[in-house]
Amino acid sequence: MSGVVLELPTSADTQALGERLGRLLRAGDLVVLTGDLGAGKTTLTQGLAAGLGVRGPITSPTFVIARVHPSLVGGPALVHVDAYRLGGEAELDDLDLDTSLEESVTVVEWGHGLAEHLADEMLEVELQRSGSEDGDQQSRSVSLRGVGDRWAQLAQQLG
Ligand SMILES: Nc1ncnc2c1ncn2[C@@H]1O[C@H](COP(=O)(O)OP(=O)(O)OP(=O)(O)O)[C@@H](O)[C@H]1O
Ligand SMILES: [Mg+2]
Repeated sequence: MSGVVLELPTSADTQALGERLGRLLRAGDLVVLTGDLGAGKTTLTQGLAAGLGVRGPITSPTFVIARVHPSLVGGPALVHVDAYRLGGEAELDDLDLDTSLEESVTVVEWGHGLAEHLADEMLEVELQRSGSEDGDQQSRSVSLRGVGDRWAQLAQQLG
């Protein structure tokens, strides 16, 4: 287990971190995104998609729980899951993510407590509001925690 905590003063910083992370990701990677409503999970995923070079747009799914964004650069697709409305592990399993897990990058918003059983190794990203400003101007802090050998250096590389 290895981890790092970063400050993200603006939305652009959340996006930029996502982009840097996206450039490091490869097929088989699982990223679990945690954070309160509006913490910046989708913003980070948008950056990640840009860094990976996949087709957008990345939106907060309304009715669709999982979307596949194919690569525009011959790399892995991004499978973007919003687990907010899922009732539990069984419903997540019904999405058959394991069939795409190996060849794609899988990102699960609201994945904490649900997505951990999908893989032995994963990057856990937790976004939190920080600072004293109000509402949307409030900066965020992000904690990156890698589980497994794959992520041992990576969390540090992003720090
Ligand atoms: N570091 C930051 N500082 C300030 N605002 C930010 C930061 N990162 C993201 N935001 C803003 O927070 C708002 C919510 O972001 P976003 O939709 O990505 O959150 P979310 O966690 O996906 O929300 P939901 O829980 O609804 O899925 C957006 O307006 C976004 O621009
Ligand atoms: Mg979202």
